[in-house]
Amino acid sequence: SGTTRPVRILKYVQRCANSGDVLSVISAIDAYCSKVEWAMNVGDEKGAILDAVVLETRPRYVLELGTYCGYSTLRIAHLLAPGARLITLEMNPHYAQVAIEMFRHAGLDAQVELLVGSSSALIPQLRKKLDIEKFDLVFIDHWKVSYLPDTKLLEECGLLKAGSVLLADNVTCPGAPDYLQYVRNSPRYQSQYFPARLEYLQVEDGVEKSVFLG
Ligand SMILES: O=C(NC/C=C/[C@H]1O[C@@H](n2cnc3cncnc32)[C@H](O)[C@@H]1O)c1cc([N+](=O)[O-])cc(O)c1O
Ligand SMILES: [Mg+2]
Repeated sequence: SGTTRPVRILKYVQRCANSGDVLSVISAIDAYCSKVEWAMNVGDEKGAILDAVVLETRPRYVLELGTYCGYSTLRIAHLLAPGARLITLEMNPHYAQVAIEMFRHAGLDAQVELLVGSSSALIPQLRKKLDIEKFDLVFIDHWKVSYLPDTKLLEECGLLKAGSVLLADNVTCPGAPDYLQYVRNSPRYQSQYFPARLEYLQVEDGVEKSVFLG
């Protein structure tokens, strides 16, 4: 049909999830993507690991690289304390529009700041644009070849402080080998791997939590 996959997911959510109920939006996306058509959301198994890291970190400033339909953005936003700020970067304007509609349905559009553009162009502007000094948590889930260059860019732009947590999706499948090698061998990171299945499939994946040591 003429629609895109994100639009089909959004229409299902708007039809089946209770508006203003973020948990019903999250489970509606998981229901659609496990029963009707696969999509690259972090999913409920790796999503539970993301939830645990958000709760443990209690971040005030969060950055997400790669919004897509906004599934992980919602999981994070749902667990943030009042006054915390969640910035998500999405280079595809169509996906960004879908995500904004998704946030609206969940009633969290006021809690999320979505910037349309590429991370490589936006990251150097964040301090000036958003008046944010450092990020406490960064969720990395965009093109896998961009994980390492964007991590180095975050360091160079002074957006990480001692204790900042990077959480990277898909370090096993599709994989981000150069990123893994870097965070696991650099003395500036304390890294830990959490095995899990790839979203909606019986394939092995995992997320990597890396604490920046300053
Ligand atoms: O490829 C995957 N994710 C790429 C995600 C890409 C999303 O991030 C945006 N983006 C990319 N560079 C960007 C730079 N700046 C801003 N947005 C950007 C893209 O416009 C898209 O919305 C993937 C693939 C599988 N898989 O099984 O194949 C499983 C997963 O969980 C995945 O995350
Ligand atoms: Mg992913």
